[in-house]
Amino acid sequence: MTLKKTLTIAGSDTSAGAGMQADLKAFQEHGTYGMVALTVVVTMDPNGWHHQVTPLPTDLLQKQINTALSTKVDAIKTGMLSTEEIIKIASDAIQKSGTNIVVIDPVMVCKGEDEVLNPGNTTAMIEYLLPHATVVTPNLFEAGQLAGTGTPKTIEEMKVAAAKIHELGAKNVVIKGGKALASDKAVDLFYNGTSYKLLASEKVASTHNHGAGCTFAASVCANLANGLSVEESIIEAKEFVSAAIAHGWALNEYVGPVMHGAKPRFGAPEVTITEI
Ligand SMILES: Nc1ncnc2c1ncn2[C@@H]1O[C@H](COP(=O)(O)OP(=O)(O)O)[C@@H](O)[C@H]1O
Ligand SMILES: Cc1ncc(COP(=O)(O)O)c(C=O)c1O
Ligand SMILES: [Mg+2]
Repeated sequence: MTLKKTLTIAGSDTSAGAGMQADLKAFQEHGTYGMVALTVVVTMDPNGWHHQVTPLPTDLLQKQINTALSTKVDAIKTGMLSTEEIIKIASDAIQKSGTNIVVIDPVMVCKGEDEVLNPGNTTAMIEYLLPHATVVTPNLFEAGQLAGTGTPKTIEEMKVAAAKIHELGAKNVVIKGGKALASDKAVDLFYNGTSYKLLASEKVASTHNHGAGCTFAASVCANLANGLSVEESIIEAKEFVSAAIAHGWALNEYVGPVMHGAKPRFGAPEVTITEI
């Protein structure tokens, strides 16, 4: 039996809820063969959990990409790309890969950390990544940065930002309202250039959602690789991450990762889709 090969170009979250660890866990749960080209290593200060981001030498990243691409990957996801140079390397990899299944998770901040990774990266993401995106999955902050609108606070503002990001070349845009949007439900906005749809699930009253964004985007990537449509892929990913958040847990006093494999074990909360 052959498996679909899904490559993540992403960072290592040593606490293992987010980053390439989340991607590999989500790929595995979706039955794809997860592969990694590592960009940075994120470590945490044991006292206070402040994050430190250490990039790998770019020639080492390039060697990993060469190795992975030589196997002819079926789909690519990107995660934390901490410098403009790394963003360009990821863009080249996408173009050389020959795949048109590309999920861009435009990671700009770690949850709980205020510091934006590198403000210049936004311009590089717009130029080098968005034109190749089958699906881009910004959270509210990232959507506001990419669209140049500032962080959306309402569904109407999310629609404006999604339209701008689509104009920049991303074929499909999912803006994750998540916990940050003031609404009863956890609401994400999906725009494919034609229609706007809201995906809503129960908002879990928990801070144990570390890695939710990575898990969502990796699930979309695996679903697309497995042949689902864009809309089917996004709906299933929303179910998958909702279950993972509902079963999030405390790794220690500082961080609560999602339970990546919750959906097949415990089932998923209902996701409703409404065209607006
Ligand atoms: N408390 C929550 N309850 C239910 N779903 C959530 C919650 N927080 C986030 N989500 C969902 O998890 C996914 C990831 O969103 P989010 O956590 O905002 O991304 P990121 O981790 O990139 O900031 C989205 O589908 C979002 O709606
Ligand atoms: C390596 C890495 N990638 C991505 C993220 C973003 O994680 P999330 O899925 O919570 O947005 C983090 C956050 O800590 C990280 O350490
Ligand atoms: Mg994120």
